[in-house]
Amino acid sequence: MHDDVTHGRRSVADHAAAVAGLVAPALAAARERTAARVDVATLLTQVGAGAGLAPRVLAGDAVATVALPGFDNSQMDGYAVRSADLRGASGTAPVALPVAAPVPAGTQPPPLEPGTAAPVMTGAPVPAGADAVVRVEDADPPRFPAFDDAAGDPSCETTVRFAAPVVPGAFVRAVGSDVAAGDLLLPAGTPLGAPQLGALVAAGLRAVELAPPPRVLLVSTGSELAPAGATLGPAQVHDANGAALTAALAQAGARVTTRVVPDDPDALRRVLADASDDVALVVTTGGVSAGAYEVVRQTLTGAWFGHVAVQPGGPQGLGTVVLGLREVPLVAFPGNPVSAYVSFELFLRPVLAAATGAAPARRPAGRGPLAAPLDSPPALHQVRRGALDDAGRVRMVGGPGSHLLTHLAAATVLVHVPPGVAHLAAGDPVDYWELR
Ligand SMILES: Nc1nc2c(c(=O)[nH]1)N[C@H]1C(S)=C(S)[C@@H](COP(=O)(O)OP(=O)(O)OC[C@H]3O[C@@H](n4cnc5c(N)ncnc54)[C@H](O)[C@@H]3O)O[C@H]1N2
Ligand code: MOO
Repeated sequence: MHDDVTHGRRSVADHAAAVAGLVAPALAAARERTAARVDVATLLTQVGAGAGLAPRVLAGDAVATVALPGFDNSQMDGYAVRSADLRGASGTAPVALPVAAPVPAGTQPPPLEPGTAAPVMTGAPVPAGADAVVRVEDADPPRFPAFDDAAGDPSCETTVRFAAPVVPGAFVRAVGSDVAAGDLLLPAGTPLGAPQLGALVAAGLRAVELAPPPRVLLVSTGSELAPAGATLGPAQVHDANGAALTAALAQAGARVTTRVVPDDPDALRRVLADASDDVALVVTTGGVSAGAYEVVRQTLTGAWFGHVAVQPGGPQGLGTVVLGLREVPLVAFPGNPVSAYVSFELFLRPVLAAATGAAPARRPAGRGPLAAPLDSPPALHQVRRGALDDAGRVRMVGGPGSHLLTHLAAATVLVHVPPGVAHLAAGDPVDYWELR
């Protein structure tokens, strides 16, 4: 779309579509392969014990075992009546009916005798024969009589008056009006959150089909890399990408296995050969640009490597590797830490979150005026790190350099400056994604 300005580089949208086209089917297949029946009560115990509700989607349709509601019940504290009995009721000619035994929630009432009104509590069954409920405050007297024994018999012979007719069905929650027994409750692919767990339990399901989070093999490449916490030797750097992307992938619903390999194709081949056979996706960082030791590029001879019209995150790779008997997608991000993280946000997070049900499915987007002018390379979609000030203006946090990890850590938004834009003035509107 911006080919005229991006000098033939792949657009962000095209690369995102290419990644999704390869990764989404692989994640869907992994879900099918690994789905298992999970006991709902066990799941609830784990969630309550603080395990959280890891992002998960239902791997199979959940079908209601019981209807919701399971029986006609009252929406209000009131009188269950036969609407026909109140047909002629008016303020000048109220209808007086004897009060029958009350119906507390959790009890099964006898049928309603014609010409009587039964006090019925919210959620209690509407007696057979009754077809409407009149709220207690709309009756005369506007309160229930005292009930003097456990059986709930009114303490004395008592009547209640109604000064208006009632439409059939008023304040009656009909059996199956939410879902009927045997009907689809939640389709496969529904993210499992709190309301869904409530619905599963309400509809009587004892077990559901769930897939474990997909396993991602995250490989940081670079002979300069040292593990977290290690004392650095000369020219070494800590593996920041392994840390940031482990967390980012996990938040997006993946289980992550991390590996660090030096700039040696044999070392990368060994890591791939040793990979667990449940890996659904490989993500690499580094080793994709124009240097003399580009380990990912040298190892994946059949993959696509090229430039996307974005900064940071320009050099990208995409292909497949054979792990065991399966062909698994491999998404190669550049090594600079901000480039790797921004690449994840642009290209992988959306498809991963859609597959796992992680929230938010998309980063919340906003638009606000710039606090200060900025320049941008017009051939590229620039993604800057920013924050909103108290007036809702978007200010930059640090410069565009893709090594400025501390500024990324301080940012709360990613600011998008589209291709074709070389300069924006203070006050010009920009789009942003909220990171937290
Ligand atoms: N001649 C050219 N050089 C470069 C180009 C180019 O087009 N022509 N592109 C530049 C851009 S843009 C990027 S981004 C990088 C991408 O390079 P690689 O993906 O090959 O990454 P490396 O060279 O391995 O590393 C780049 C940089 O990031 C540091 N790094 C790598 N991995 C980690 C990690 N896990 N944790 C922390 N830091 C890491 C690494 O030490 C380097 O400083 O290429 C430019 N060059
Ligand atoms: O794309 Mo690089 O990511 O600009 O530093």
